[in-house]
Amino acid sequence: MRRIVLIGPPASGKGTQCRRIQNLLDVPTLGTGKLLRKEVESGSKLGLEVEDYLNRGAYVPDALIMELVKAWMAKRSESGWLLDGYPRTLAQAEALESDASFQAPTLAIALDVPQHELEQRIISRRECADCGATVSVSSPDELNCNDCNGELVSRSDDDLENFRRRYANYSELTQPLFDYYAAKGKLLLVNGSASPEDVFCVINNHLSE
Ligand SMILES: Nc1ncnc2c1ncn2[C@@H]1O[C@H](COP(=O)(O)OP(=O)(O)O)[C@@H](O)[C@H]1O
Repeated sequence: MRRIVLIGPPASGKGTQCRRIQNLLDVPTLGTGKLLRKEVESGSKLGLEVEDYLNRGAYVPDALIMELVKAWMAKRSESGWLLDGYPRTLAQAEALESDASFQAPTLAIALDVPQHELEQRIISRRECADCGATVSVSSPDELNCNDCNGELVSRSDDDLENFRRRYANYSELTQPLFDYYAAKGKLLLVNGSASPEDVFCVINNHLSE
């Protein structure tokens, strides 16, 4: 059974690769960032609680996100899964590995992209309001999704200043997970600067072995 975590800096292409892996393996998938943004949009109690963290580009507290993932995982114990953007701290990774209410991942896919390239992506990144696809626009006048013609919108947390705070958190708190999973022999380190097709090709080859 496959239990995969996908880690990487903001705008490294986690969401895009996540959709492709999901199509390939047909496993339940949880994107923690997406889940949190949905809660904020719906104005739920949880949404109100996390809104400020997301707007500041800060990680939400471990205890809070761990409870959400635990509840999600409890319903999917038999099927394997794919996590996009979780774990993001050593405490989250360690709990996933050894706390009985979680399940240990079998593989950690890490996308590696230099900061200057990520900043360029942030400037041109849009999300389709209808199908949820992430697209890169070549000019700010590009308003509709190529796939479904839905409206392209900027994510509220996608401005450069917010990105830089998220990136600083990422460097300090998430990047150490590369070594953590390497030491466990679970790391697949992928050059995320390549095209989405080429990145997926590397992942696909590994998953097909
Ligand atoms: N595992 C997590 N731990 C803490 N905060 C999280 C976690 N996953 C998502 N978040 C919050 O959701 C925000 C958006 O996450 P995400 O959509 O994955 O985008 P990005 O990777 O570009 O930051 C993060 O900046 C953070 O505030």
